Amino acid sequence: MTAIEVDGISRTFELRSGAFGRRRQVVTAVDSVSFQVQRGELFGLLGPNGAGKTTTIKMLISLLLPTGGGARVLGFDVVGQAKDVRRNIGYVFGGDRGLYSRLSAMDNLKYFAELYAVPHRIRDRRIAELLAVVGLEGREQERVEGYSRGMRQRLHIARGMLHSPAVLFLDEPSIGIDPVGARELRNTVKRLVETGTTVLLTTHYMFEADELCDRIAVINHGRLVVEGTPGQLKSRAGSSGILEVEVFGAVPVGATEKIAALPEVHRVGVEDRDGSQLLTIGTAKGADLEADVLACLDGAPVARIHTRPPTLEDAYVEIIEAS
Ligand SMILES: Nc1ncnc2c1ncn2[C@@H]1O[C@H](COP(=O)(O)OP(=O)(O)OP(=O)(O)O)[C@@H](O)[C@H]1O
Repeated sequence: MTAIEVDGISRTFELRSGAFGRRRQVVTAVDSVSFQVQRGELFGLLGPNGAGKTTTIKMLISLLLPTGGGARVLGFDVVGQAKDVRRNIGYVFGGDRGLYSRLSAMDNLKYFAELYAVPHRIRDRRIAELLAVVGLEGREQERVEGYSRGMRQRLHIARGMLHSPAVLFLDEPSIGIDPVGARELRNTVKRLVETGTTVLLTTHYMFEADELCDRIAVINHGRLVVEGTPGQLKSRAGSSGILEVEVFGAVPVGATEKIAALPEVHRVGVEDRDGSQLLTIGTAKGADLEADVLACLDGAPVARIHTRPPTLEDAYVEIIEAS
């Protein structure tokens, strides 16, 4: 059964500038985007800054009106049945604003349960269940001001789930959270999906998307570029292998261009490391380019060179660069 059905949804913003706001500019934030999320699925929406992810989510949770197309969440129209949509969904935006830091986690949850009209007879059980799901049981009496960012974000998720929504929207939940906290957060998201919640997630962390998502849509400049499972995205990207070369100091001038011009090379990325540069070379299937690449480097000291299969991040970079 379909949980989220997005049908050519669009959103433009009108910007006014100049004297008396006479100069008008129309920005298309989301441009005819369509996708479907099935019940129980964990669906990832990926894209660079400004791609239109948050605008899409805001329309799906009926915080923002579409200027074209439409969408249904759990069968409810996001415009015509906005109240029903809001009653049946939860959402959590990244960052840790919105909790009462002088109160304990328990008092925060009780307060929000009141606000969301969670019936009293089930409130305490629901809070206990959620504290277990987000891994904060035993810490609920502590004031939120002493919580780490990751703990606050998990508390936000518990808040967003108080009214037992069938669909949860998570917009960059792991932003600014350290690796251990981010792992805890991923476990929380996994547990939510295990309990049957449909999750739509945006993230800039590709390994997170790879680990969590059943399916992914990539959007760029407001348009949906590609959709599929993480495995499909990896195999759909042009490169079948990644040749990584770490060069001590800096890559010689002109070498990157020479490598990019080699047959069977799809793309070359250069990343600054501490005291070295890492070349990430996307290659065609079965290509053996080590000798050619070393020749292009013209004797520059190489710390390591090896071939590995493409990650979701490699595929994502190729997809975005090509779109
Ligand atoms: N209220 C607004 N008024 C004008 N332009 C807006 C408004 N909200 C968003 N935009 C523009 O719409 C585009 C999409 O923004 P959006 O926030 O949806 O991107 P995003 O993919 O969520 O980016 P990020 O990863 O940085 O959060 C951007 O160009 C943004 O400047």
